[in-house]
Parts: sequence; structure tokens; C-alpha cells
Amino acid sequence: MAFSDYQYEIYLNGLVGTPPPYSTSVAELERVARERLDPGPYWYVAGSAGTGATERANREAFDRRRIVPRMLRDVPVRDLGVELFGRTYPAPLALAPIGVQSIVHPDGELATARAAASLGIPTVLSTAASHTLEEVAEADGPRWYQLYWPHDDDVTLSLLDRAAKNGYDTLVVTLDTWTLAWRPHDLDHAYLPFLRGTGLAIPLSDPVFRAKLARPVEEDLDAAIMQWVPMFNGRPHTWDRLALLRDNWDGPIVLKGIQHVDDALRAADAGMDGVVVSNHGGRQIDGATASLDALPAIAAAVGDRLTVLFDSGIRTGSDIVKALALGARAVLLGRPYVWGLAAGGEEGVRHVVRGLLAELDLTLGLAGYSRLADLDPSALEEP
Ligand SMILES: Cc1cc2nc3c(=O)[nH]c(=O)nc-3n(C[C@H](O)[C@H](O)[C@H](O)COP(=O)(O)O)c2cc1C
Ligand SMILES: O=C(O)C(=O)c1ccccc1
Repeated sequence: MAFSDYQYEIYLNGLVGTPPPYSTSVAELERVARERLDPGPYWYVAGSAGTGATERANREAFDRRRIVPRMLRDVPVRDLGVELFGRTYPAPLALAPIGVQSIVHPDGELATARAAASLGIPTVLSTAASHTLEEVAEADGPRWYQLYWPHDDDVTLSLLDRAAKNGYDTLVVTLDTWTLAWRPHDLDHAYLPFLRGTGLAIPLSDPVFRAKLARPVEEDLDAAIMQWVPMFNGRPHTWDRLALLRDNWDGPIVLKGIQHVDDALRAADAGMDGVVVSNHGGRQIDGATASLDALPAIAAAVGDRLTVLFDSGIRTGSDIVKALALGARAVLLGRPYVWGLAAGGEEGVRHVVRGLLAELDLTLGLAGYSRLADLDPSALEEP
């Protein structure tokens, strides 16, 4: 089945009086989520660092680039399949690690993982998830694990061990959020979900972490939270420390949050398999470069040494075309699927992902491309 079939499905259902259950516009889904959610959770997801300059720059960098379509080319069935780290996936898309998803829907990461699994798309489970690694693995789709890297090696190794045992085959190490940035919306609502225990399902269920607590989690949740927060938050790790992860993880390792060419090259030198060119959706450094602007130079510099993934600002199928044309092998989808989750749990996430991939498929064909591999900067206007 082609991803673009979702377009027919929606039109045909409309003919028999069943309009799509949720909007096909991400902006509209976000508007609905804003109406439904309390301001704290809504702004936690929607908001970003400082004045929002980098969040806007992320979008501006997409809007500034334009696809130049080619005509009269044979584009029968587009193949959106992609190989990442030796595995084949149906589309160049994974669901970005997003913590504390139960603040928008009680099923949280379970719903997200089930939706992704039903489409064969990888989900990247955050260390700050509201469900455990073991629970989310039951969705039984392709799964990657995102590490917020504790400053306690015993706990780190326990998390890696649990991830590997539960079938998470790719490790994504997020480097840009070793402490939370200045986020005015969250500060003004005094809203930090994990300080209430939300988003701590993974550490609180970790046997090695639990064994370090003076009193059981069940008896003193606050003390457990206060022990976890400084363990992963407050200071960065350094390049030399990557050896610990490389020595204790058999599968591919991807560094997330890379924006500088030299850091990407250093990741390759450290034996990493990939990078996610990302600025965390503008949630960390206000005034940082747009992630899409960082992408071309990184992709050119690393060549075949690393698999280059991209996130921060993907909202439409044509955004994916642009990111791939500028050198990404695949992209991570962030906030849009959270708006789907808020609207309709698993169904809502599936709707958003199917819509995005239908739009990617149609855009690719209309632009005259049948294979993702044929996309290069010549698909876009000169900057
Ligand atoms: C509410 C929220 C929570 C997030 N939590 C995590 C996380 O736990 N781990 C992580 O690596 N990135 C996290 N991110 C960043 C995303 O993985 C991704 O980089 C970002 O959402 C991309 O930007 P976009 O949503 O604007 O496209 C989070 C983003 C949001 C919006
Ligand atoms: O809010 C975030 O961007 C994020 O990455 C995070 C960090 C800690 C806990 C939950 C989410």
C-alpha cells in the first residue's frame, strides 16, 4: 500500500458521510490541543527557550527554501523505504523522543509506540517517559532508546541493559539538554512535570537506581525524585566518556543535538554511528542557529562516515523533502505527533503520521522524484 492512499481513504470516507476524525493540518491540531489542555502542559509542549527566536528560525529556514518541481518524469510508485543502521524501514521517519507524554494523554508513550508499530516506523523512547521501557516494548514495533545520560555509571549501565534486553536496538544519546534552558512559559506556570514524578517511570522502576535509595520509592517519592534530578541534570559529560557507552552498547549509537561540523566529525572519530542534527526544537538555546541551516555542511563533512538524521521544525511532507535534499537520511517528527496524541491517543498519532507520509509521497511524486536517494540540493532553489 502506498502512503498516498491515505488521501483517497479520506476522500472516499467523506463521500459516505464520514469526514476525517481529526484535522489534516498540524496548526489546526495544535489549536485544538490548546483548547483542551491546561496552560501548563500545553505550553510545556508548545513553548521553547527564551524569546522563541530559534524555534521561529527553524521554521523560517524551511520557508526560505523552495522545491523546484520537474515535469514529465515517470514516477509510478514512489519508494519511501530507507535503510538505517543496517535495517530497512518503510519511510525516512522516526518519532522523536518526547518525554512525559502522559501530560497530554493518559496512554502517553504507549499510544505513540502502538501507532508507530502499526506503521513499522521506529519510535524513540525518552528516558523521561511516563511509561517504563518494558511496558512500551510490548507494542512490539521498531524501537530505539533515548538516553538522558546519568552521572552514575551503574545506573547508566542498568538503563542500557534494560533497553537491550527489551529489544531497543539503537541508542540515541541526547547531548543538548544536560540542563534545562531558560523557558519563560514553564517558569511563569511554575510547570516542570517531572518534579511531580511524571516522566520518571524509567528511573523509578530501575533496580540499580532503587537499590541506591535510602528509602523505597513507594515510601518517599520526593526523595527519589531529588536523587534522580541531579544524577542526570546539571552538568554535561565530555567526549572521552563516550567510550563507556561504546563499550557497553552493541548496536548503533546516535548523538542527538549536533549543530557544529567539528562535533559531527568528532562523533565519527569516537566510533559513533550517526548524529541527529537538532536544536531540540528551539527549546534549549534561544538565538541558536536554525537546525536546517546547520544540516548541509554537516552532511557534506561526514559523507559516508555517519548516518545523518535531522529534527527541529518538521511539520509537513515537503519539509521532509527539503531536509533529505539537504543531506539527511531520515528525519524525526516532534511536536506534531504530540498534537495528534492530545487529539486522539493512538489513533491521533497514527493519523498525523499517515498524513505526513501521504503528503511526503505526493510531494515527492509531484516534484518528479520516485526515489528518495535521487534528492539532492538541486531539488531546491539556489539559496
Ligand atoms: C514536550 C517535548 C519534550 C521533549 N522531550 C525530549 C526528551 O525527553 N528527550 C529528547 O532527546 N528530546 C526531547 N525533546 C526534543 C525532541 O526530541 C525533538 O528534538 C524536537 O521536538 C524537535 O523539534 P520540533 O518538535 O519543533 O520539530 C522534547 C521536545 C518536546 C516538544
Ligand atoms: O523538555 C524537554 O525538552 C526535554 O527534553 C525533557 C527533559 C527532561 C524531562 C522531560 C523532557
